[in-house]
Amino acid sequence: MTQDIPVLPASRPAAGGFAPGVQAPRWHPASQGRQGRWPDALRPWLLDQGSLTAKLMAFSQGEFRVRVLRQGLARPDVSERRCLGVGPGRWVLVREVILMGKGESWVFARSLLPLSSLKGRLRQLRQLNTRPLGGFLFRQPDLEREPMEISRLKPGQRYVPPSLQRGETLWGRRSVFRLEGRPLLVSEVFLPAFLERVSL
Ligand SMILES: C=C(O[C@@H]1C=C(C(=O)O)C=C[C@H]1O)C(=O)O
Repeated sequence: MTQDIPVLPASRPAAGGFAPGVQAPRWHPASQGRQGRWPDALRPWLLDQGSLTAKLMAFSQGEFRVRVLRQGLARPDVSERRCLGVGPGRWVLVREVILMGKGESWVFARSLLPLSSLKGRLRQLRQLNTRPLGGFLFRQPDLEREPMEISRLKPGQRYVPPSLQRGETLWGRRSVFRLEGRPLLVSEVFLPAFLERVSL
């Protein structure tokens, strides 16, 4: 069932579990009243319930692409496991990409799909490659989305590959999607180049 999916090296902190000493982000429900701390320009992006891919395609005037960093089997961190309802030690498909707009790195996205979710019409998610996940999800009429959670990632927080950071606070969001009751967790962190664009 999974022999065609590579195993991600556990030494990479963002691949499944985190390297020793690396703290996972803390996520809070968007409704928890911390909105006053969010950057004004990001607020509509953090809360939007539609496809981020579609919004970024429009915002980039079509200069959009998905750069796949890695996709393979790994173990989620504790918080991710709880979102997905998978037990300790279980492997999931982890997909980490950068959503590129106008040639810049705009969003780091990390999606986790339990192997039990990769059945039926979701089986094709095993080989998405550079096709955006949202392009498939938001075509499904029975797509469900749970409430958004928000995280403020302090400088140096290694959830986002260090090469994508510039030493500033980043903001991320995540939510669980469900199709046929099967969950997948999508986390998205807005990167410095995007923060500059929306703050113009
Ligand atoms: C869920 C969506 O898909 C986007 C595309 C992703 C991908 O291709 O891996 C991951 C997260 C999202 O930013 C969306 O467009 O909202």
